[in-house]
Amino acid sequence: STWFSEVQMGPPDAILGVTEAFKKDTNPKKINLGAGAYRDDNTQPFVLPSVREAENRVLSRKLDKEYATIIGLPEFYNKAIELALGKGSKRLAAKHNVTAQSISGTGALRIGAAFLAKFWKGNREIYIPSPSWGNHVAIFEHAGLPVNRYRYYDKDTCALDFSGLIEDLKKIPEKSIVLLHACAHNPTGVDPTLEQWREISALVKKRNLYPFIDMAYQGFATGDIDRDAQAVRTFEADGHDFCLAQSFAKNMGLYGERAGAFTVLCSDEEEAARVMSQVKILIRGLYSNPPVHGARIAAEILNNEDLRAQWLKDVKLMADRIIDVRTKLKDNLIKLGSSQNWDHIVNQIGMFCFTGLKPEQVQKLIKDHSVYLTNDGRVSMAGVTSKNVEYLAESIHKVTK
Ligand SMILES: Cc1ncc(COP(=O)(O)O)c(CN[C@@H](CCC(=O)O)C(=O)O)c1O
Repeated sequence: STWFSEVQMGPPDAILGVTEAFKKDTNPKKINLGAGAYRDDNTQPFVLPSVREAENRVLSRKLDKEYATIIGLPEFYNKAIELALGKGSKRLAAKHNVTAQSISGTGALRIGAAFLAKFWKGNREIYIPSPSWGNHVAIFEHAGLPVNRYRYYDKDTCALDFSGLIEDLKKIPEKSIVLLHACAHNPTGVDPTLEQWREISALVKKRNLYPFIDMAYQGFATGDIDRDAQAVRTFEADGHDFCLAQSFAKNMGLYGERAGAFTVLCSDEEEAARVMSQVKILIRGLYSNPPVHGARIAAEILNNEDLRAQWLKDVKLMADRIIDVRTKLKDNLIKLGSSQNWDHIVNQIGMFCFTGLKPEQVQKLIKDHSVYLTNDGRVSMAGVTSKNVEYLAESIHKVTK
């Protein structure tokens, strides 16, 4: 036998594997609704004009390729957390935040998982919504934190199961960790209202639970950076200490540049200093220090008013295109005489539409129509265009009528 003769063949990734299958399909009408990556109306990746200009300015400075610090570029991570909490954040002013550049959102979650696995003295379980982003389970289990669920989605109404969520938050053992999606919930596209966020925040506090907020889509949900941060800012205003993972993959289109930030909001500056020292030790042992190019581009945008203004236009353009194809898809399904209620296509928000399609219907879409989506019926609306929306509606109608 060889050293690794016992190693089993693992399954393809539930999300990234869809794109692999899509690429092998030769049908000219094929549509990729798998990975949550923005595409323009010609199904092409979109490099934001603000990103192109920022990159040109960075390159013109002919910078060196030296290591970043363990926690990355301060001109990036300081602006990242300010974007999340807002310029008026009292906790930022009081220096309660421990913020480090991370390898995008996944890296921020992974640092947080490692930190909590090592130092969390409460109930050592993290409760994530049901359903949640497929990779959340692997990230926390790799770090040794058992993963449990709280109810989040009502498949009968294709909307938030708010009463179920509240009931479960009341049952979760005190001092457990609760993962919350800040906006544009993945995979459902269903977000609590501001009023519901206020109730959730009050209950999390009353039940002595610890929030870990995942904000992977700030600006991408509504096109408004501040509006998409309202959950995070509500939690800060209510006095919570919490962890925050930020991604600039989607809202800046920096997918492959891996720009993100991890924050622990601590009770005071002295605790922040101790926590920062331990976060640095964990990062050093995980990957030592982060890549500089994406962070330099993001920093250029976040530190220069003209680029920031252009970026806000770019991110709104993306959000608006998604909202537009939601309406087109629903209208086409109605035009085809579908008997189903498709309101959720336009009521849901952000990159994804949780269609309610069953696995056997998903498999038919893939095999008979070359429409690729994840088996849970999640559609990345970014893959829908004005050119393919009719074919998509016909295909969905055929498998659902
Ligand atoms: C809720 C959530 N958190 C974190 C991430 C991590 O993104 P980073 O690229 O590490 O910043 C994603 C990306 N989920 C997308 C993208 C593809 C993937 O990684 O699964 C998705 O669900 O399609 C996400 O949806």
